Amino acid sequence: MLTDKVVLITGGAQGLGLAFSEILLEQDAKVSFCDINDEGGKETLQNLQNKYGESKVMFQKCNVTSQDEMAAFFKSTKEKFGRLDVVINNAGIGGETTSWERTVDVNLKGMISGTFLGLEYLKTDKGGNGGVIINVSSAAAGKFRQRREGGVIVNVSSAQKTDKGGNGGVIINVSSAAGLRANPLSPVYCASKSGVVAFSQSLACNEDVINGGVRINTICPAFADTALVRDLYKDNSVNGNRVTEFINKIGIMTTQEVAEGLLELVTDERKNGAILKMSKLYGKEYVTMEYKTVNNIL
Ligand SMILES: NC(=O)C1=CN([C@@H]2O[C@H](COP(=O)(O)OP(=O)(O)OC[C@H]3O[C@@H](n4cnc5c(N)ncnc54)[C@H](O)[C@@H]3O)[C@@H](O)[C@H]2O)C=CC1
Ligand SMILES: CCCCC/C=C\C=C\C(=O)C/C=C\C/C=C\CCCC(=O)O
Repeated sequence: MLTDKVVLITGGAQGLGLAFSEILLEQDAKVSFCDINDEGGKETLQNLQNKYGESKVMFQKCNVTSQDEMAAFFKSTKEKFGRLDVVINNAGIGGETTSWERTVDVNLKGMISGTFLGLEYLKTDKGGNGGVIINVSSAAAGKFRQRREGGVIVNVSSAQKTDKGGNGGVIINVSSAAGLRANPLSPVYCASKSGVVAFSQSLACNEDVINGGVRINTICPAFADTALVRDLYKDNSVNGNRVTEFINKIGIMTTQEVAEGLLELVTDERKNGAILKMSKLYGKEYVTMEYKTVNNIL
């Protein structure tokens, strides 16, 4: 269970973001989500509050491409719930031909902005609200645990208190199976999603991030049943009907299936720098990207 944990999700009004909220609320977490779609976000907020309780969920309109709006969203989440433990950078768009610059802005720059803010709010060395205890017996295993150098107890004096800083936690960046393999049908989308993997992998092996108690994982779903994919069926202008053929071959997952993969990345504290690929055709697999760290020569 994730009782008392606070999760922040971008692009949560519908689709995968909504499924992520639901699975985490089922685990008793509190969820703060944003979306550029104010009306859709408010409607979703109402539905989630009716189902899980008014005090469990908050929504704020926010465009992930605006650093000011993102900063305000993180700030009000911390103000409302008092802490932050999990950040899910989910907002994303297609827009292969018509608006490729926006695709890069939302999918890549929005995710980078959310990750940097996440680090400010999660890392244990950024102040915090009165002290942080990292309990090594329940901390991450494997490489992540070793890098914690046997555990840390930090008592933050009142002079150091800030609205940022945290107890460690996890950031999940939503990439795509399209970020792992070249795809002639969607070069811009592939580039933006490949960037999500490279960025997340690079930060996940950064000493400062590891010592700050933050894990960073990437989820790479193939097609899931959301508006993003349904719109592809409608829009055969993108490479004719080859996209439709491709989707039919790969198959379409439910959003619940993808959310189950996400929950694993959130809760399994051994996972840092993990890349979880999921598709209807091939199932769930942890993959490595031939994007090796230079840590051995640093
Ligand atoms: N549906 C699929 O098959 C797959 C989706 N993904 C990724 O999953 C993420 C979620 O996509 P879906 O749920 O499928 O799409 P969706 O279109 O159903 O939902 C995306 C949500 O993000 C919001 N959004 C878009 N631009 C935004 C912005 N600038 N600021 C804030 N919110 C914004 C939208 O209003 C919408 O509510 C995206 O990053 C997408 O690339 C990855 C692999 C497969
Ligand atoms: C193909 C055009 C994509 C344009 C953006 C719209 C929807 C995005 C959906 C996804 O992110 C999923 C995209 C592609 C899946 C790519 C490869 C599947 C390969 C399956 C596998 O290797 O297991």
